[in-house]
Amino acid sequence: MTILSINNLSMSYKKQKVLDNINLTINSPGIWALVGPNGTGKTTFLNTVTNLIPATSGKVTLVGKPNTDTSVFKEVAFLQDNTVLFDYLNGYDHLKYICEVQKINKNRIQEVAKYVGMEKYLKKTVGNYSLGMKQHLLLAMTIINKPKLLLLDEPLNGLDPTSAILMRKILLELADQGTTIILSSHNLSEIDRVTKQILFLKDGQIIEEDMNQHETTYYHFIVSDLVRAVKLLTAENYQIGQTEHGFKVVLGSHLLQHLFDLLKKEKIDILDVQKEIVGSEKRYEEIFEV
Ligand SMILES: Nc1ncnc2c1ncn2[C@@H]1O[C@H](COP(=O)(O)OP(=O)(O)OP(=O)(O)O)[C@@H](O)[C@H]1O
Repeated sequence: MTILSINNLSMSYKKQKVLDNINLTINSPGIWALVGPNGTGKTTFLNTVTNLIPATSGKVTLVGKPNTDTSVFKEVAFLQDNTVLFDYLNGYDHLKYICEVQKINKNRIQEVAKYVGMEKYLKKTVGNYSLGMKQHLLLAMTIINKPKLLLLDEPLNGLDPTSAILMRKILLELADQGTTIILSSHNLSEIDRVTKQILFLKDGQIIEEDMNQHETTYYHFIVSDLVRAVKLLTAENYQIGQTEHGFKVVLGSHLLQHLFDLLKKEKIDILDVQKEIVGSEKRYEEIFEV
């Protein structure tokens, strides 16, 4: 079944066209990141896809049904920003409300609270939650119905490293269990950790890219004799770039072992070596001409 199908989707606020004839089909579980500079229309895209804001034109189907059919929300969930929360209710009340509306067994409340790490403050009033605690609650609210399609608008906002690691684990687990996830985020290094599939939003259009094709691996070296090392490796056709304390190299067809052997033969000591994978950030710079 097609999980998400978008046909000729356009959306304008008065005269400002934000989404311009977008087409996109997703047929499988996995994670897609929605990326673009501030104000490019990521939130508008997610709101329009879920029909929270009606499109100017175009058609969207979610898990095989038109997005105008509100019963899709039994299988689709959308994490919006925390303005959807009620300050005077506690976390439990929010989750109970969803269980009642969607006829979900209330045993699921404790289960999901534990899963997202918010058991301790489940009964605390949301007005007293921190930004990160609100994100936990929003996540719990969106996954409580075990959705097939999960749309997340900036889920990493305000998360401390512990919560960001947990969020990453949860997203990867859900995708592994068959959920299709689209998340918008500005955190490109975190995106690189959860997916290679990126939807760049530019000029109202989606550019879908597989980062496997755009990744570059650099090795950063600090050596005992930088000048000689650079001369030696350049003569051997290595692509060398100077860094603050050493050099970086893209190995291409060369082998790391070959480089080690060359340096060893010339009695140049390797004091440090670190691997760096440059993925979506580089592609972002190219697409958005940073
Ligand atoms: N309710 C609205 N009425 C009029 N214009 C709007 C409205 N909401 C958003 N816009 C405009 O639409 C454009 C896209 O906004 P949107 O919030 O979708 O971008 P975004 O990519 O999610 O931004 P950010 O990364 O800053 O969250 C912006 O120019 C914004 O000013």
